Amino acid sequence: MTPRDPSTAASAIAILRAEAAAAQRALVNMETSPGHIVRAEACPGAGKTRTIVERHLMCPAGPRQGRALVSFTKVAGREIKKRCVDEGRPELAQFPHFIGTFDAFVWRHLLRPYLLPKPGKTWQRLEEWSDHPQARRDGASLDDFSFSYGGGVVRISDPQPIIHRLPHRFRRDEEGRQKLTLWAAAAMQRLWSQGYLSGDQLRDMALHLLSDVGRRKRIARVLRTRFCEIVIDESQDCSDDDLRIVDMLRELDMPLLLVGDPDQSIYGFRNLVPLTTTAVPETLSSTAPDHRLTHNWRSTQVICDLAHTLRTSNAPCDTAVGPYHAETTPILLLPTTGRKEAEWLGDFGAEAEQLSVPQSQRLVVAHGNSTLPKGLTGTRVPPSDQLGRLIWATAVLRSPGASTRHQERAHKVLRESVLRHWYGQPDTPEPVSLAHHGLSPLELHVVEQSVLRDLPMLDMHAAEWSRAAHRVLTAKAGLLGLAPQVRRAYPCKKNDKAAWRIVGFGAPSSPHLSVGRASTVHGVKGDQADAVLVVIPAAISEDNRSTDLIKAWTEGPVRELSGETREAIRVLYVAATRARCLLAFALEDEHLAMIAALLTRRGVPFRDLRESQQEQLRLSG
Ligand SMILES: Nc1ncnc2c1ncn2[C@@H]1O[C@H](COP(=O)(O)OP(=O)(O)OP(=O)(O)O)[C@@H](O)[C@H]1O
Repeated sequence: MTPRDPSTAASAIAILRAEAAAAQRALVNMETSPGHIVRAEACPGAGKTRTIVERHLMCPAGPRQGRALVSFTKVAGREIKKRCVDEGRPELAQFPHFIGTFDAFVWRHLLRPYLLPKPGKTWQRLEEWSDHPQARRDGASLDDFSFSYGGGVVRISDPQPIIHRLPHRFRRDEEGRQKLTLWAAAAMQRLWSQGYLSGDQLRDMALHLLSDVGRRKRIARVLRTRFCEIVIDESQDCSDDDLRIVDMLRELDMPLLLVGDPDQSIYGFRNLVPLTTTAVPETLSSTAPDHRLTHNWRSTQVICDLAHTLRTSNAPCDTAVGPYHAETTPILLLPTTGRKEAEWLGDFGAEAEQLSVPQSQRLVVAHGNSTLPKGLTGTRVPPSDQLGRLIWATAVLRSPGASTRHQERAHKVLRESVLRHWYGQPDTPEPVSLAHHGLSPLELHVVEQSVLRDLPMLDMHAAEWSRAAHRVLTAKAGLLGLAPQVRRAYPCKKNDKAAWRIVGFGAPSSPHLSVGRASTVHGVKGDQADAVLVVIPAAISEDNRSTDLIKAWTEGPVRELSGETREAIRVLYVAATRARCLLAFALEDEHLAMIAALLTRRGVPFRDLRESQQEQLRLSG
C-alpha cells in the first residue's frame, strides 16, 4: 500500500471539518415554533453544549425575552454560563434567561409561583433528600426508597427500599430493613407536611398543577412572555415524567428544542415506579430526529469504531474530526485473571506514559463504585458518624481522583460539619440553617475553604486527627466571635489507624494514585480524558451480569436483551466514548477472548496484553 500523500490527508480532514462545522451551524440556526418539538440527535463528542451556547450567542431572543437552557447537571449549567462570560456576553447568563437544571426549571417556572401558602408549611425544594438531616438515618436516606401514590397525586406513601442503594449491612438484615422502612414512611410524611419536596414529588406536583385548565393557561401566558424557546441539552436523560412535562410545555405552545444522544441514555432506573396516569407521548421517542450531528471532535477514529460496536441504536459509525482523529493507538485489552489490581493498573499507567498523557488526563471508570480499584475513591456515600464524615469530606476534596459529583457531595458534608461544630446538630437543610443563623452562603463558602486548607494531613492517626480538626474548627469560630457548640473532639474507636483508612481511601502516597482520576460512569457523563480505562468486573457465581453484558456486546442487537443489560451496554458506551486517544478495558480472560474475537471480526485494531504476558512467560521459561 502506498503511504497517503500528506497534502491529500490534510485536504480530506479539512473537508470533513467543514462538513462538521456546517452541521453544527445548521443546529445553531434551526427554527423552532410554538407547539412543536424540534429534536436533534448528536453522537458523543459532537459538541452539543458548544453548539447550544453558539445558538444562544447568535440568535437573540425577542425584546425583554430570554431563552431557557435546561440541562441535567449543575456542572453543565455552570459550563454554559462560563462560556457566555468567556465570550464577553455575561448578560446572556442572567435574567431574563434561565440556565440551570431541569429540576430547577420545573421548580422556578412551573411550581413555586403557583403553590398556595399553607399554615405551618413553607415549600422548599431539595436537590436530593439527603440534603435534609432529618431525611438521613444509619447511612441511608429517603433517596434510597421509592414511594408510591397511595391514592393521592404525589409519591409520598408506602416506601420500598431500593436494595442496591442501601448500605451493605441492610442488604441481608431484613429486620433492620423493616425498621428503616418504617422510619422512611414517617420521615417522608413529616417532611412533606413541612413543605419539603425533591425530584419525584416535584414532577408529580408540576403535572398535577398543569392538569388544571385555568392554571395551565396562566402558566402558559407567563412562560411565553418570558421565554422565546426552551432548549433541553442531554435530552436522553429525560425520565418518563420529564417527557410528560416536556409534552405539556409543547401543549402550552412553547417552542422547544431537544438535543441528545439516545445511545447515552443511562438513567433508566429513574422510571422505577410506573405512573398510573398518561403514557409517555410517542412523538418524543419513536420518530426520526429533525437533525443529526455525526462528527466526533473528541476521539480517534479507532475509538469511534469501537463505540459503534457498542451501539444499541442502528445509527451509522461516527467520523472523527478532532485533533486526535488520525491517531492509530489500538484499543488495549488488559487481562485481570490471576493478576493483582496494581499490575493491570500499572499496564494502563505505562501505556499512558508512553503516549505522554499527563496524570490528570488518565481516567479509570466502572459502572459501580465497588468495581473501581480500592483506595482510589473511598466509599461512595459518606459514613454516618461525625468523625467519619469529616475525614471522608477532607479525603474526597484533597483527592486528585475524585469525580465532580463526589466533590459536590463532599463540599456539602464539610459545610454541614462546620455548621454542626458551631451551632450544634442541624435539623434543617443548609439554606434554612444559614438564614436562621444570619450567615450568607458566600461567608460559609469562604470558611469552608479555609477549614479545608487548615485541616491536618490524613496520614495522622485518626484520634489525633480528630483532636487537631477540633482545634481548627474551634479557631475558625473564634474568628467570628462564636462559642462553638461542639466542645470535645469526636471520639474515635479505630485509634491505631491512619485517618484515610477509616473511610476506604488509599494511602495518600500510594502508587495507585498515579492513574489519575477514578469515577463511576454516571459521575463522568459529559466529561472526557486523554486516556480512559474501563473496568469490567469478573463474573462470580452469584452475579453473572458481566457475562450477560459481554455476550450482549459481542452478539450485537440480534439478541433479545433484558432492560438491565441494555442499560449496562449504554453505560459501557458512555464510558468508552469519554476517551480521546487511549481506550483500555480491564477484564477477565474469558471475556477478553470474546472481545478480542469481536474486534477482529469488526476490523477494530486492538492489543491483547495476554499475548505479551505469555510472551514474557515463554522468554523467562
Ligand atoms: N466546532 C468545533 N471545533 C473544535 N472543537 C470542537 C468543536 N465542537 C466541539 N469541539 C470539541 O470537541 C470536544 C467534545 O465536545 P462536547 O464535550 O461539547 O461534546 P458533547 O456533544 O457534549 O459530547 P458527549 O455527549 O459525548 O459528552 C470538546 O473538547 C469540544 O471543545
